Amino acid sequence: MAISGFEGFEKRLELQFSSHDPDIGVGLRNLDFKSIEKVLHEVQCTVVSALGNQHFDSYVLSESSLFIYPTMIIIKTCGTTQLLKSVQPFIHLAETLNLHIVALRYTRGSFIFPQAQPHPYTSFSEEVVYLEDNIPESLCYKKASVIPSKLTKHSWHVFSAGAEEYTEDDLSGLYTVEVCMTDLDQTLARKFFRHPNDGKNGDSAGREMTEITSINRINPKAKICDFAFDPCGYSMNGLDGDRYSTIHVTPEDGFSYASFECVGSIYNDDMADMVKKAVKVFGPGTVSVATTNAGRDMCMRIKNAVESLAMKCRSSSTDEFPAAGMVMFQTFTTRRNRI
Ligand SMILES: C[S@+](CC[C@H](N)C(=O)[O-])C[C@H]1O[C@@H](n2cnc3c(N)ncnc32)[C@H](O)[C@@H]1O
Repeated sequence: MAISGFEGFEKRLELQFSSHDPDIGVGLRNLDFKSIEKVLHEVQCTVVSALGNQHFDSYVLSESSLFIYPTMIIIKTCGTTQLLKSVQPFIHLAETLNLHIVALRYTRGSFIFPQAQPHPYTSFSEEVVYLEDNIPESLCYKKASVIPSKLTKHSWHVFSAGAEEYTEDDLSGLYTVEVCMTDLDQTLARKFFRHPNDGKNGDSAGREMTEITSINRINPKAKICDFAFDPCGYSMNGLDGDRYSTIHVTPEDGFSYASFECVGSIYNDDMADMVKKAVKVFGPGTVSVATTNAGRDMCMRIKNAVESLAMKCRSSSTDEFPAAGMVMFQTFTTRRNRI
């Protein structure tokens, strides 16, 4: 049997819902925890920590994160989890609250260990078939695309489907940034290993990692829910008003990986600075940045911010999705010689 390590690259799903009733209140946040746990069981992960605020609930999972807003669910999971098994259950649970699905977006990078993935994650076309079989016909504005890069091992997979076409006028002003980093600096990665017999649990060791790595300075306004795995690995969710951020770290040498994801607002221009601070925490050899609806100006600012860390932009590609708008995929590698 081939020996492989932990698959850090996450699969990410965003589900948007709508109601005929204008007074939805807390909407999906009314879902009871037992029902959520049942869906997560299908996906093959569990909740290890949770934190909510007046806008949304966040869960750190044994494999990444879940965010529940009144009309939106974002779930990302890594390893060999069965993320897409959550599509049908979430759609049905939402229907019990009179919320119907209006848009879905599935994204992922290129797996480090593709041969270790179960069906349908063995090929993007299989994932697309699975998704098309499990979403209602009303989501008719569909597109699947693999956005390439000059780094042959890195491409960005996107499937988007919506009941309506995306128009710039729909802009809520929010956009998403998904950063994937590999080949982490070994000294920095070591900070995400637990110290044996230190008397700490996953929460207190996670809190310590958040502080010693300066993750808490990426967005000082964010309330952080963090967790350290044993013997290594780290996850956090940040809550800043209605905006979330999330970081996941697989620090093992040979397949090290970290991700930073954040929702940004066009009315708030601190994103490039946050991406820069997040990349600095890990000193990666390779970085990819996928932005959805950020606009070319913000993409350029992010590019300049990453390049200021002795990295060089190797490629930049865009694609348009009828229900999701513009996705830009940029890749970077370090300029420094690594020992
Ligand atoms: C869940 S975390 C972060 C996930 C994130 N997508 C990533 O890879 O960066 C994964 C790291 O935690 C470690 N880990 C330790 N115990 C784990 C567990 N019970 N479940 C998942 N990962 C665990 C893995 O070896 C890996 O280093």
